[in-house]
Amino acid sequence: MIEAEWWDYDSVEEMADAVAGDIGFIIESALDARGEALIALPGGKTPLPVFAKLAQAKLNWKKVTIIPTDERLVPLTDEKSNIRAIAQAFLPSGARVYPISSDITDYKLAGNSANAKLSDLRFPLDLAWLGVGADGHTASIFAGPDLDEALNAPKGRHAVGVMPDPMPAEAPVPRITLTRSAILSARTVLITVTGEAKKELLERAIEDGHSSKLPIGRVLAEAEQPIDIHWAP
Ligand SMILES: O=C1O[C@H](COP(=O)(O)O)[C@@H](O)[C@H](O)[C@H]1O
Repeated sequence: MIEAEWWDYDSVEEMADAVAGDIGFIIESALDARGEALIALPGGKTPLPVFAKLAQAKLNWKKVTIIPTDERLVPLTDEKSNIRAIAQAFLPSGARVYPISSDITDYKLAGNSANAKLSDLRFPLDLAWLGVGADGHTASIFAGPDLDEALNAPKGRHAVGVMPDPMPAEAPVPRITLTRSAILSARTVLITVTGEAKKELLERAIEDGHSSKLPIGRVLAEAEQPIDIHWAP
């Protein structure tokens, strides 16, 4: 079983303060060591309070490149777009916000295009920050016909296109996602989740490891580094 350290908080606000502090430290350490930082941030609603706190941190944001862990294939102006929320939070700080989607409607080709865009960046990521969906997906690694490719893409393949099956209710659209190898090659992998149901789901997924039916379980089963999991009710 992987080494997971759980950090429990009394409120989302408390979690946001702590996680923003940790990520600020990760960015600062990357800037000290390499003069730049490359971080991947999740979409959805859970990270928004952390974004708000983190964006206030006094960092050399101009040297920080931010990509989404995954993107919903919608126009950048659509509320469902993950990079839209990232851009709203971090462009005012001066960070380099780097969209991975394009106008391509074929999701497989959109995945290829994202992979090509990401090849211009210097991997590994300094941080892969993951969220977890109520259905057990992480980033946009979903159950469905593309699960195997997202999990087992060769090292060096950063992104693939994904058609979730079943479609998630909150954003029922095809996606592009970082692959398991791109996520797990990150120098730090951190997870934020809220609510009892996701806590139980994640505990079970970690326990089941390689035999987990959930994408998050299958991703974490291959992690070689310890993972910090931040949880609030
Ligand atoms: O669709 C997505 O959902 C997950 C989880 O979002 P949350 O709001 O339930 O935390 C998210 O991590 C992923 O990036 C996003 O595209």
